[in-house]
Amino acid sequence: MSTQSHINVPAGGQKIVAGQAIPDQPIIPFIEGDGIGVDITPVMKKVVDAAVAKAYDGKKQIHWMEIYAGEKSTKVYGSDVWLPAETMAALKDYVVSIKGPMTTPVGGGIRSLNVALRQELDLYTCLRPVRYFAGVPSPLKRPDLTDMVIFRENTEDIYAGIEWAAESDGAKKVIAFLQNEMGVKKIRFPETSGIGIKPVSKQGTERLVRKAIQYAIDNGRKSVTIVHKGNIMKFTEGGFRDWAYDLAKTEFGGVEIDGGPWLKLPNGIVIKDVIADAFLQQILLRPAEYDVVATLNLNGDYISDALAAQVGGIGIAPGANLSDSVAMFEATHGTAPKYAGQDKVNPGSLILSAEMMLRHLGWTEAADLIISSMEKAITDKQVTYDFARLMDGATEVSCSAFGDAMIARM
Ligand SMILES: NC(=O)C1=CN([C@@H]2O[C@H](COP(=O)(O)OP(=O)(O)OC[C@H]3O[C@@H](n4cnc5c(N)ncnc54)[C@H](OP(=O)(O)O)[C@@H]3O)[C@@H](O)[C@H]2O)C=CC1
Ligand SMILES: O=C(O)CCC(=O)C(=O)O
Ligand SMILES: [Mg+2]
Repeated sequence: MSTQSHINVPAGGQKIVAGQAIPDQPIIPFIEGDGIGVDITPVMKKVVDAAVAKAYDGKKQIHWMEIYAGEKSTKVYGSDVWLPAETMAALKDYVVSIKGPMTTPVGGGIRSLNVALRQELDLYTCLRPVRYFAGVPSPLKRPDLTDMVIFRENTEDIYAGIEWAAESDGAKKVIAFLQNEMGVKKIRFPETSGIGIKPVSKQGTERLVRKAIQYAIDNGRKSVTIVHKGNIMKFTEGGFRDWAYDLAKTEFGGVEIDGGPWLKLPNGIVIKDVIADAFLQQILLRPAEYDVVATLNLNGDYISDALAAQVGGIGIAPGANLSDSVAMFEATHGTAPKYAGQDKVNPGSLILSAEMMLRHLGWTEAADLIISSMEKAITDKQVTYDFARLMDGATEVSCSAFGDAMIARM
């Protein structure tokens, strides 16, 4: 394994330091990503550079610093190095970063690097706003009614990766413990069961829900919906619901509406809850009734792709992973391997993730330029394949040409 450094720190850039003003020449680490990462990441950088140059007349500039994870890391550092220590150190040290998607094999193979990054950096909030851009094709009659912000707990739940393969020594031991010491009689086929553990804590719930409610207050939103499956998983998902309501009462002054469990905060924001399966039909039938959403890790994963579909798909669904100090922005979608290297897919998701990053830096003028130029490119029907196949009279453009179409409209 190579211990040599492969990170080139850009000369002329300055490190962002948590709690201090953002420098005009910040260094932003980026991970290119596997699969379509090679297509979308350069386009994202080009669009961001153009927006920043235009907004600040050359006075501000991002100094991009490539760091490695995933398949590219194994090429640079050696075949067994998926997440180099210096990548982890840079993500912490440089505070704000952006990444492309990374492959996770199904069944065996390495565990998710994406999940590992979130857990190791304690990026406990996965923030995924879902809004409609005029002109985007959607399966809904009124896609504009979908305007939600998902707060997905990002470090716990079944994603903790505590599991044992069927028939392994570990599974046998855990099953024997459950049967012999805990009196569990409900494992239907103990000889051939894989076993997974789902930790959900009060602390983990509270810090996520606190962020969601504070976001609703700061952004003048109408409600926060706690989405859970607490009728079945009483002490994990049910715990999440109960701890969320308790926090809304004790920290935010929530009072029960008509005997509860729904609450109203002093500023009128409603705190409510919905069971996850019912929520998935409600968001299609009555999307206007939902606003900020606070949920557990697995529910949040499903909900973010489902909601993205309502407003045009994961090709334009952005996201951020946040701790109390570190912010790592990333697209909602994965590596879409069948399109890798074809300059074909929609770079919108990563570009809008970068737009969130610019807003996080306080560079709102550049962020606004990204939104307005994307809106113009879409209304001019200059779109990638995913939209073009559903739109009448659209011009299908490549991934890079979509970026250029945005830049031309800044
Ligand atoms: N954060 C991350 O890094 C994530 C990584 N992954 C990983 O990605 C790999 C592939 O996962 P998979 O389930 O196929 O999901 P993907 O999100 O990679 O792709 C599923 C489908 O979504 C559409 N799509 C995805 N990205 C775009 C885009 N930029 N523009 C337009 N359409 C897009 C395509 O639809 P169509 O076929 O209709 O054109 C694609 O076939 C897995 O290893 C998975 O673990 C998955 C999610 C997140
Ligand atoms: O880590 C992965 O491969 C998948 C992650 C994912 O689906 C997500 O973050 O939405
Ligand atoms: Mg997902």
